[in-house]
Amino acid sequence: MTATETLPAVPVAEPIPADLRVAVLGVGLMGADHVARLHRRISGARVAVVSDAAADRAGQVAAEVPGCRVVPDPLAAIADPEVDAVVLASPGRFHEEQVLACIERGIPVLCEKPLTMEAGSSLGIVRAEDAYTARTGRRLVQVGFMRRFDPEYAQLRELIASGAIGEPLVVHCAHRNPAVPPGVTTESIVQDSVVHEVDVARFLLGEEIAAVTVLRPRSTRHAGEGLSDPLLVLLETTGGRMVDVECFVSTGLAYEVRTEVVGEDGSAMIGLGQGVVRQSAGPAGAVRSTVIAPGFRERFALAYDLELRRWVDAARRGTVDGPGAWDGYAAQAVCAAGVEALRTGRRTEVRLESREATQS
Ligand SMILES: NC(=O)C1=CN([C@@H]2O[C@H](COP(=O)(O)OP(=O)(O)OC[C@H]3O[C@@H](n4cnc5c(N)ncnc54)[C@H](O)[C@@H]3O)[C@@H](O)[C@H]2O)C=CC1
Ligand SMILES: O=C1[C@@H](O)[C@H](O)[C@@H](O)[C@H](O)[C@H]1O
Repeated sequence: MTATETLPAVPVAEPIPADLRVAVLGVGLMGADHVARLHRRISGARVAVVSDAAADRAGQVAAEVPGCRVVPDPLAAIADPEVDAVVLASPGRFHEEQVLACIERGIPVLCEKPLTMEAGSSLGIVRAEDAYTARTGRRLVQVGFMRRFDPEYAQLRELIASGAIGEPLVVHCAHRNPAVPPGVTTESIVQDSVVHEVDVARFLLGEEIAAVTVLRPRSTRHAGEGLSDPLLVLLETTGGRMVDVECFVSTGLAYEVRTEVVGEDGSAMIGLGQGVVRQSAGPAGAVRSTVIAPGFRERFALAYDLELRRWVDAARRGTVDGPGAWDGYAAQAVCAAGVEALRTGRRTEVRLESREATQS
């Protein structure tokens, strides 16, 4: 089993649609951004349908896109014969049913993280897609781990692969949000925020996560009632490497996402607004200041663009070119262990099916 699966290119069975007709389900913060991206910046696709539980919201977003229809029922939108592909930006608890409906219809789906809310239901999606692939040779599911498309993360991964910093041993991550919406719980910090570092660790190191420990430092006075914020999360990989994550979601400041990889022969860091910064001796006492983004929409704007562009191009070729259902499942399995570790205060092993076993 590999942490980053290489998906086979599959032959195109049907003619490539001139413009991929996309339905966007859930047009809140992320979905409305995805509609705007597809409409203004991505060629080869058009937003044909939007669907949202809030009818007025769907109407407002559709009004911005000529020819876009509102289909109130999300499952009817997936079944619509004039829809070739789906972007899911509905709340996570609806993803399972909606992704399965896309697989059932045999149309590509880009599902925002998390793939589903539990590891078991994510594994169900892996199996449903595998069964579809066995019949058709095609993959359908991509998960919205957009950091893989961020140029800094891509360069950091290439740097590690080049051997320039030697074997990676330890990764230090900081993930800080200025604020989070009401309703966020300590568990959802693991499931909604730390899940990105889980995917980054798998992406950069090419190994699965074997165990998780979660510590609760003293909480900020800005944290909501009952919220443990920040959290310190330790991920141990199957190859004995360790990844520490400081996740702090109510800093009151700005959006800071940093990742530093420490290797046997050097270290490299991203997230400073300066590309990949390799450790080197500089003038003593030199202080450089950088501007940090206000939120994830600004910090990862290019990553979201590239994610959608690659998804559209791949969908038109009848394939997937990004993190797939297995990556979504593996991340959920780690988050499930993280939530258990949070509850018990103990190091918790990740229960992950073997990839080969799921395919047999
Ligand atoms: N990749 C990233 O950096 C980010 C990803 N996300 C993910 O995107 C998804 C959406 O998050 P936000 O846009 O922040 O939430 P949001 O609450 O702003 O928007 C969700 C929308 O879905 C609608 N909705 C509710 N039930 C629905 C259903 N059954 N079918 C279709 N739509 C339904 C709501 O009315 C709302 O307009 C989540 O899975 C979240 O985890 C969110 C923020 C950043
Ligand atoms: O996915 C995201 C949000 O759901 C989450 O709440 C934030 O912490 C992340 O930074 C953002 O990328």
